[in-house]
Amino acid sequence: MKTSYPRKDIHVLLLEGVSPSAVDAFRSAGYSSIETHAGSLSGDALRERIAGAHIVGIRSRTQLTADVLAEARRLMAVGCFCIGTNQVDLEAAARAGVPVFNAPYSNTRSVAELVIAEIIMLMRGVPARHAACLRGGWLKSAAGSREVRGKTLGIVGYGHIGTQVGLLAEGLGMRVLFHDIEAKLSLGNARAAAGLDDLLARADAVTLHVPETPATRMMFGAAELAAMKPGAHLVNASRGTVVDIDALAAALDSGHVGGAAIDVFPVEPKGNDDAFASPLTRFDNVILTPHVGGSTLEAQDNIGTEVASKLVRYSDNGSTLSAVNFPEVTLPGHEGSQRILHIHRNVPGVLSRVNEVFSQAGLNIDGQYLRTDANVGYVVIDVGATPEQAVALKAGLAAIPETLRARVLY
Ligand SMILES: NC(=O)C1=CN([C@@H]2O[C@H](COP(=O)(O)OP(=O)(O)OC[C@H]3O[C@@H](n4cnc5c(N)ncnc54)[C@H](O)[C@@H]3O)[C@@H](O)[C@H]2O)C=CC1
Ligand SMILES: O=C(O)C(=O)COP(=O)(O)O
Repeated sequence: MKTSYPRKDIHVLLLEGVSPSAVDAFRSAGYSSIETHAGSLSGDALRERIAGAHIVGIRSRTQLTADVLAEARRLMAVGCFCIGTNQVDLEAAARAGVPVFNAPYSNTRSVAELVIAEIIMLMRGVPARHAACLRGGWLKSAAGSREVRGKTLGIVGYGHIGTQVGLLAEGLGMRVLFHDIEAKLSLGNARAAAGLDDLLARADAVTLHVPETPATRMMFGAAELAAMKPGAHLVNASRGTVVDIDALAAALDSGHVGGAAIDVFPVEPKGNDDAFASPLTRFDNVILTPHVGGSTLEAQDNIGTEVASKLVRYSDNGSTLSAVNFPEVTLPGHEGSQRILHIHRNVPGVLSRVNEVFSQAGLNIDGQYLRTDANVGYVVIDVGATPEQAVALKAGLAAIPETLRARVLY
């Protein structure tokens, strides 16, 4: 009798052109049922594909809402092959017993390099000169063209990307100011601004590196743009919902904002075959990029391996280390024991019912690991049992009313 799904029957669904390195990582771990799609899916197509998937891998585009997750009855885990996890209803996933993993650092450097390049381009007035050349024009002039050396860069969101941008900017001789909602250690000679207004009043270029949260949604609107120094530049490679694009268009029209580089948009095309539209396409002094801050071969390759490895480790071993929505448990190997995972609603009394299932079976527990958070309890039990006994134990656990998922590891 098999103890659980053999790896070949665990169906992995990878969307949005997740790197081939992920497919390699799954295959070399023995997973062979892998379905890949170049673009994201939505609506019925997403519901239909996710219904048969045990593991789903997405990037920033695919929306895993509570409704979609409710259809994903077989789902064990989600991998976001990117940094942001705002596209997943993390609480709904946790309540369904599904841990979500991401790659918190693998594309940090790629975003930072793009942002630095854009700041130089904006301060040199390259976008407008480039646009003129494409039309047969020739704007050879120093007017409005500045070195970045000695200028002040304001970084909003001084996390992994913000700090990298700050260090690179200092290497170019820029002064760096930052604003964050958390107290942060300044790297290099960077200084914390007294607040967002202070940063906006002093920065020659402002770059946004906050996550999408209710507090950052539209955090950069007409008032913030007006508080920027006249002629200062804005860079947004965070999330499209952070900047009010119509207010930015108005500030570019008035000339108050000198130029902008925008990588992320409130509405982005689903894939490369869909059209892109934005109120910003009419400006020569903007750089528009199709959400490619993290899209380098190096980053995608690393992300593919990193997130696939986390998913394989969870599937093979039960470890939830670095899950973003789930109690974190790091586990040793379980050679010689059957390992059973039990994910439950975190209400008093569940653990004693779990233990009852084992004591009634009269089996010896070799190891037990438990972590809980406000909503979910995750208990892992290693037991000296035959595969048949393990399956019976799993059935006993599944009958506990608070159970969200129970699984015997392969
Ligand atoms: N354009 C692209 O391709 C990419 C975009 N991103 C976006 O960049 C974001 C930032 O990435 P990381 O630096 O790795 O995240 P992080 O979590 O390391 O840093 C975010 C920082 O923003 C701060 N923050 C949160 N709310 C804030 C607020 N209301 N005001 C000021 N500061 C606030 C946090 O305290 C934290 O220090 C990601 O969440 C993602 O949305 C990430 C990678 C690629
Ligand atoms: O890492 C992130 O959060 C990003 O925004 C990159 O998203 P992507 O993988 O390029 O869809």
